[in-house]
Amino acid sequence: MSDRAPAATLSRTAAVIPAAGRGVRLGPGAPKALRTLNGTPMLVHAVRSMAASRAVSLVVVVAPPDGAAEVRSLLDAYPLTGHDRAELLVVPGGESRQESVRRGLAALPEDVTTVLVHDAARPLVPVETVDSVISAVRAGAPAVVPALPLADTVKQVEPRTGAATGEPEPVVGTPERALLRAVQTPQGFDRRTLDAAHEKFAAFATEGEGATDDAGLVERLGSPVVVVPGHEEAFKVTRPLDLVLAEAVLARRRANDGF
Ligand SMILES: Nc1ccn([C@@H]2O[C@H](COP(=O)(O)OP(=O)(O)OP(=O)(O)O)[C@@H](O)[C@H]2O)c(=O)n1
Ligand SMILES: C[C@](O)(CO)[C@H](O)COP(=O)(O)O
Repeated sequence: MSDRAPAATLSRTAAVIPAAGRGVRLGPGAPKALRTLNGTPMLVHAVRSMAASRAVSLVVVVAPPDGAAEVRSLLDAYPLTGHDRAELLVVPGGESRQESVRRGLAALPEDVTTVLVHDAARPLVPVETVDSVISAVRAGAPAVVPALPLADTVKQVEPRTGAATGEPEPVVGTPERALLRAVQTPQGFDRRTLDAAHEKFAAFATEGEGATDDAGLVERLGSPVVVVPGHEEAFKVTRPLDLVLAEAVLARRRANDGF
């Protein structure tokens, strides 16, 4: 048996949090990630939800392109405590979510082998969901997405554009609902796979809204993507009613915690 200390593990898990969006669908006000829930910015809730996992040792926040210094100051006012004391970096984002994630990935140190990408707009994801995504990646899946079955039936339509927007849209199909999943974040990846996908499809980032999720880029690469159970509380704050739901979830947590 060797009496030497084991070599340091060159393998870390980091979370990239794209937070550079404007929040147009939420309506007028501060950028979405800075809007408060129970008095605390949504972004702070999102950072805490990643750092709550003992596996996450680095969180990279992607701020609006001209807002990195402001976001850094804001986060410094809410220091991480206890076991969630992960290292925190803030970098400027881009014009699309895809470009923001790409910039976050570029800031990761070499020893990061597992990456989570988590929307600032999903501030309340429970740590159990975060950990189950990480476990699936560490078990060998190159890309893992948490997801839930759909409650609504989905129709494929011929969308109306231009002057015809608002007119009735013809339905062209009804996908079998049992085969569909609504995907959430954090999405978890083998770092090399995600880097390769973002590098290969970087051009999409400037076409329209870019890829709407990171796993979609990995699918295009031809690598497998698997789904693990998501969580109702990992919903995305997108429209004003979502703020009401988020406040209600936090109130229920406070009541359950007895304070
Ligand atoms: N250029 C962008 C656009 C979006 N995001 C982030 O991607 C996540 C998911 O995007 P979404 O919920 O669509 O946020 P917004 O783009 O802010 O919303 P909207 O489309 O209503 O403006 C959010 O955390 C958002 O901050 C980003 O980092 N950079
Ligand atoms: C990544 C995502 O949250 C998965 O559901 C979603 O695609 C983000 O979409 P958005 O329109 O950029 O919010």
